[in-house]
Amino acid sequence: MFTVCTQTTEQTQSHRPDVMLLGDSSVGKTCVLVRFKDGAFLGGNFIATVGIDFRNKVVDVDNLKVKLQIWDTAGQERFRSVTHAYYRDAQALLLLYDITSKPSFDNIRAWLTEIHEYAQKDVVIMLLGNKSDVAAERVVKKEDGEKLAKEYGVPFMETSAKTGLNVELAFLAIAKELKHRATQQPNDPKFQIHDYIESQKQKSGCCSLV
Ligand SMILES: Nc1nc2c(ncn2[C@@H]2O[C@H](COP(=O)(O)OP(=O)(O)OP(=O)(O)O)[C@@H](O)[C@H]2O)c(=O)[nH]1
Repeated sequence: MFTVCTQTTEQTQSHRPDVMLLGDSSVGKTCVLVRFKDGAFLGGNFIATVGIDFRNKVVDVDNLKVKLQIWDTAGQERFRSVTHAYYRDAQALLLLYDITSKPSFDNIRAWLTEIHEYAQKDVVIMLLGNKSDVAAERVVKKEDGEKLAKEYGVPFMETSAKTGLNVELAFLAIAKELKHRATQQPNDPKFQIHDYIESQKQKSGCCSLV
């Protein structure tokens, strides 16, 4: 469960994921999580996730330590009924496609339909176009990702688990949103996740982030 804390252990497992990673098999969900958690890239042979796995990471949000529990789901169809069971408890969903795979992008609409069916109404959703380092094999234009995200009103970034591009920003934006929700007073203004992401992009230079 999302906690504002000072602990750094990852031994406890609650039954409520803060963040779930979703998307077709092999879009890079496990690699994005490992990049965020350990700062490394899992290259080599692809080993598909079986069912669900989870990792905790403590992040610094506005000088507070918050523990994110992040659940990595199997993209393969045969595990779908297992993952559905956890949707409703997730506070945020990172939905990934692979910029070198048109089917993985075309399936995003189906994923969003499932999300609307099974997840909480106020769940935070972010769309990520992963593997942006493989420019030569790109088949999904960045503009198409942006357009789809805009249609559904969700933030969007292109990421690379290989180079680390935007991986930290994606999780930090989610952590900020969740921390804001957890600590918000009735009259506090809503955290604007889109504005936060845009401001961070500008800080790092317009063209390197998306
Ligand atoms: N070049 C490149 N390769 C990546 C990137 N992310 C993942 N990969 C590769 O893509 C393959 C699949 O990555 P995974 O992270 O296992 O994919 P997944 O979405 O977790 O797959 P499932 O567990 O089946 O759902 C692996 O061979 C990775 O090395 C990336 O950003 N860039």
